[in-house]
Amino acid sequence: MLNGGVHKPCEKPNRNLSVGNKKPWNMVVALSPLQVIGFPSLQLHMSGIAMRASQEDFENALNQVKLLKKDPGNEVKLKLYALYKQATEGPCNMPKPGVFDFINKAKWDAWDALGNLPKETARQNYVDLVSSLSSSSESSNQVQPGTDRKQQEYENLVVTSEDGITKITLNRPTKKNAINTQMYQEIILALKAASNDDSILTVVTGNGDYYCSGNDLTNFMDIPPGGVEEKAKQSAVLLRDFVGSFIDFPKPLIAVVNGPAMGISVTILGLFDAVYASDRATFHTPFSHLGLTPEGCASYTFPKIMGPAKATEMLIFGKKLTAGEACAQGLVTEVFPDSTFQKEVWTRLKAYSKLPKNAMKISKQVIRNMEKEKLHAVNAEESSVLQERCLSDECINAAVNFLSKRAKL
Ligand SMILES: CCCCCC/C=C/C(=O)SCCNC(=O)CCNC(=O)[C@H](O)C(C)(C)COP(=O)(O)OP(=O)(O)OC[C@H]1O[C@@H](n2cnc3c(N)ncnc32)[C@H](O)[C@@H]1OP(=O)(O)O
Repeated sequence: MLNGGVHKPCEKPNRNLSVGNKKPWNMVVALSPLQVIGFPSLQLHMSGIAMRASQEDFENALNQVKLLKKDPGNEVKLKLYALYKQATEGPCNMPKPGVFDFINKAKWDAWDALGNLPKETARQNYVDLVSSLSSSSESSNQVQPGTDRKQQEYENLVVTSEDGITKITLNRPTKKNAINTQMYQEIILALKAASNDDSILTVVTGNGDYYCSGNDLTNFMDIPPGGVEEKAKQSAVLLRDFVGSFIDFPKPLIAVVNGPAMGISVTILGLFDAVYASDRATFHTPFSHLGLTPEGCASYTFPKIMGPAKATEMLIFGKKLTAGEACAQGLVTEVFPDSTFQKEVWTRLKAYSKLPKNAMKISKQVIRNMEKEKLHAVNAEESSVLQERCLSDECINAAVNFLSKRAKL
């Protein structure tokens, strides 16, 4: 296994798996338009809109809103939500949510404020509002790909290929690269594309000061018609597919950890073939604090990589490791000073990308195949346990505390 840092040598190179203090209103800020609006397009079909031509415009607008690249802000998102509800259900006659149910109360207030506005007018206003947003929407990609060959467009990632290396950059820097539902899906797609492209190595890194702050805690706010149980089920399926795509990834996969890493972005590192970290990076898995349990196969890979006692400190007690500590535990391959991190890592990776492609790929597969079945079984078990945990009071309270800005990790 690649290990033994030049700058900060790892003492234990046995990584044997290749493997609230703000306003309550601010809670809504973190939500994507669809998360605030929280409707499936199916609901539209069921609700029976009176005017056919206008329904088409309305449906188009519903699709357009999903493609907005720029967050329109809370005020607009609430307006969209209210107009949508008015257009499909008419005036608000739902019971008013409790005073501490901040998000639902804000949504209820916005809808109720429309009074007796006719459904047709609400529909028209919705279409007009989306059209004005679409025309002012700009690309949210903040990474300049330079001379890299840029691949498919993603909302939350920038994927480039150069020198035989496909680079997948997590690109939500204003949210510390937290992984929202769409981003999980995009990462699965990007890994699929990278496994089929002609690159030799695949790299995952982050844009901005964080590598990744883990699961986007607003993911659980977008509740489907089937309710919270259905949401937990969908999340568990998505999680299993997401982790599965790392287990099955066929080429050498390298993490370039440019800053702090949290939650699922840490656990999944146990499935990478090499992890290079800036000395600014930290590794934090505060699952118990969030009422959650480990995922990303960490319940299996971490004890194997660092021994059960150290794995327990991280996965059960939420101990945050520095890059040097993570290297000493075998989770990180090598640590570099932040000032020279990018230069040194990319020089290294470019050299590795010149090694014989097939030999590296087959070696990775031989190593991984020893563990694959076990890893898939662990992934299924972890996802199923998490499906239950998502519904626990411990987890819901932790998410509400974060969203109401009462807690940070
Ligand atoms: C398919 C489902 C699978 C479920 C798998 C289970 C997954 C488990 C995990 O990944 S557990 C880890 C979850 N992550 C967290 O709990 C981190 C929460 N965030 C924080 O504690 C802090 O934001 C911070 C320490 C990462 C950074 O603090 P600070 O430097 O003070 O910055 P801000 O808090 O102001 O953050 C800026 C901006 O980003 C938003 N944000 C950051 N992290 C997340 C997140 N994980 N989810 C949602 N939003 C996040 C934060 O709210 C700020 O947004 P704002 O500017 O206020 O709109």
